[in-house]
Formats: sequence, C-alpha cells, structure tokens
Amino acid sequence: MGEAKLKTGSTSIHLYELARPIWQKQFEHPFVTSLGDGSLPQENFRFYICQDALFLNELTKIFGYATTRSQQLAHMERFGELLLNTIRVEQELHRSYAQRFGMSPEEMLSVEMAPTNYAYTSHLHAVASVGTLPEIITAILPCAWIYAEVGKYFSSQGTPASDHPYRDWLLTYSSDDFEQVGAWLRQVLDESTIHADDMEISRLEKIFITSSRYEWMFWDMAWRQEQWPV
Ligand SMILES: Cc1ncc(CN)c(N)n1
Repeated sequence: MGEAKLKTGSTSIHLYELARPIWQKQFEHPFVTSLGDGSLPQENFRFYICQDALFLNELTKIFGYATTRSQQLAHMERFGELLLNTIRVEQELHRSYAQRFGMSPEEMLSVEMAPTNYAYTSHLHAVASVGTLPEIITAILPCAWIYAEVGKYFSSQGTPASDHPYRDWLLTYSSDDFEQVGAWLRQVLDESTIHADDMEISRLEKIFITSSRYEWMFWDMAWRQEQWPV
C-alpha cells in the first residue's frame, strides 16, 4: 500500500500500526459512542443485530475455510471451536436480543443483507476461497481484534449499569474469552509469517486495511440503517 512501512517487528503489530487511524475512527463513530453510553436508539440496534446475525453466518463459514488450510491439528481444533463459539455465543446473544424485540430467530435472519454487509462478507469469502492461512487470518483478525478493543474501551469506563440496554453486548465483547480469540489469531499469524517476503506482507496489508475499513463501515451502515438504493 502507498503508506506501507518496512515490516520490522511482528506482522500483527505492523498491520495494527498501519490500520491504527482507521481503528481510532471507530471509537469516535456515533453508533459506537451511543452504544457505549446506552443512548443508541433501539431501532438502530435492532438493525445492527439483524445484519450482524447474517454477518456471523458467513463468518462461521470462514472459520471452516481456515480449518481446511491448517496443517496443525491444534489449529484445526481451535478454528473448529471458533466456528462453534460464533454460533453458540455470538449468535445466541443476537437471538436473545431479537427475542426482546419480539422477533423470532427466523424473522431475524429473513431480513435482506444491506450493501455494506454484502460487500464485507464478499471480501471475506473472496480471501477465504483462494487465500493462504495467513491471508484468511488477516481478513478476520480486525473482526476479532476491533470488537475486543471496543469491549475493553467500554469496560475501562466501568461495568455497565444493570439497566443499560446493551449491557449483555458490552459484557460479551469485553470478556477475556473474546480477547483470547484475537490474541490466538495474532500468534498464529505472527508464527506463520516470520519468513514472509515483501510481496506476501503487501498482500496482507491490503487485506487487513480492507477488513478494517469494512468494520468502520459496518457501524456506519447500522447508524444510517443502510438500504439498497434501488
Ligand atoms: C461486523 C462484525 N465484526 C466483528 C464481529 C465480532 N465477531 C461481529 N460480531 N460483527
């Protein structure tokens, strides 16, 4: 990428430094700030939850791809766990919010994917269908890492009050378990790219920046309740 610096330390830190200005903007986005202080209108949160349920369906499949590119049994096992946890923990969180909003799981999943969500999940599928294991990890790393950063940021401001409307969401993403997912992905990426050449690193940079941009755009999509224009 134009702004790329020579990679000196670990790959994950290099990518993080590159994407930092994009990540910083997430903390300032009105969807994120109002999610944290509880003032986010329920309509926006409902839109987000429905779209995110569709996103998580696709993310689950990406973990399946990662399993097929793994050579180590321990990696296959962990990707398999991540696949199941995405369904059991994150999708369950969404189902419980949908229930509070009077929606069945089927209704939640019957909404149409918004343009940004479609573009983001298409990007993940494009990388996963032909990419190497480091490329797949790089594509999904912002997804795990940014949410853990957002969760940590809010938890540093104190435990959400018992009547905070988005308390369960905040507690899920500030949990140690969630933090561990990003940490493990970073470790595998760093180990598997120790000897990567400039071309490989440059490909990872593009993938990481693209996913980071889509993470910002996902909040923005939910803030605008984005629809297909025609
Ligand atoms: C769009 C998006 N990005 C990341 C996550 C956290 N797995 C999520 N639930 N949704």
